[in-house]
Amino acid sequence: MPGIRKNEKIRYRAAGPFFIIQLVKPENLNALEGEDYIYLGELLELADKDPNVYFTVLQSSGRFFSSGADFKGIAKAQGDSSVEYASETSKWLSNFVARNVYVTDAFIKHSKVLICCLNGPAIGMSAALVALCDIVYSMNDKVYLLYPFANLGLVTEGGTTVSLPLKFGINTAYEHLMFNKPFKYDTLCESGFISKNFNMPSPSSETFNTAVLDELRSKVEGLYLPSCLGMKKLLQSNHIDSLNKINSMEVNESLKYWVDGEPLRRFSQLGSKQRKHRL
Ligand SMILES: CCC/C=C/C(=O)SCCNC(=O)CCNC(=O)[C@H](O)C(C)(C)COP(=O)([O-])OP(=O)([O-])OC[C@H]1O[C@@H](n2cnc3c(N)ncnc32)[C@H](O)[C@@H]1OP(=O)([O-])[O-]
Repeated sequence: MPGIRKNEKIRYRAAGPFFIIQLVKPENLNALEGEDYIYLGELLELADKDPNVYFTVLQSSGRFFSSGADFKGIAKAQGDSSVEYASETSKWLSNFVARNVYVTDAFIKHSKVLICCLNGPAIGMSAALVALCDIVYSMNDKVYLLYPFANLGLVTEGGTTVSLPLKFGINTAYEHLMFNKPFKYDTLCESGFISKNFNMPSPSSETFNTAVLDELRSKVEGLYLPSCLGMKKLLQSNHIDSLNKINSMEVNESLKYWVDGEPLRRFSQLGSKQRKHRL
């Protein structure tokens, strides 16, 4: 398999029919900058093209799966004087729209079965990508998903306008989105979002990742794997059109907010701990 450039926050490897992507920056709870989300999209393309890969497995490390967009990265994009933009619209098309639409599209159209090993909470854009996975396993009942768009002056992104009503029901999606309320373990289980809880104590994400992979290896034994990809294509066809449509609508709606500046003000308050999410 020909590789691509390295990224210090994200590792990847192929192991038999599995393409494993791991977030490895637990110090900042695996927050990701724009370039990191682009890298995730590129890795998905790599897995897509590899004929030996049938399952793309997302893993993380430490106590969080990912705390979403890195507020330091957002401040950097705002303060970067090395690039001259013609307008605020031009700046946010480049720093927000293009990146978000690319990584979301990579997840929406991914042809391999997407499996997420949820070792801890996921927030924002990263939680949106988790909601685009086909199968989710949790490490324990401490996991939650938070989409804090209303607290950050944003709107739904990463396909969540479609994926959350689909997976939790429209009214539950409304309640959690409007009032910035986390989807806790009970809701994730009741809705069938989580397929299995591995019930492991919190500091053992490596053990959890290994246990999921061992179980997957035994589950796929004897299967005709092209059937899995054929079924993925058919199941995906149920919602791919509405996800494609919403990907474009979401970023265009959000662009206005970035140009107006409210997300920047709120991200900066988050970075200086003047703003907190209610959990
Ligand atoms: C793409 C554009 C659109 C965006 C969409 C989104 O994703 S919207 C969603 C955007 N995301 C959010 O709104 C989540 C923002 N984060 C939080 O609300 C809280 O950190 C928490 C509730 C996740 C955990 O609280 P806790 O008390 O358990 O832990 P703690 O707070 O002490 O954090 C430990 C260390 O990690 C660091 N770090 C954490 N997150 C980020 C980050 N995103 N960035 C950078 N760094 C981050 C934190 O600074 C600290 O480092 P320090 O100071 O030790 O050097």
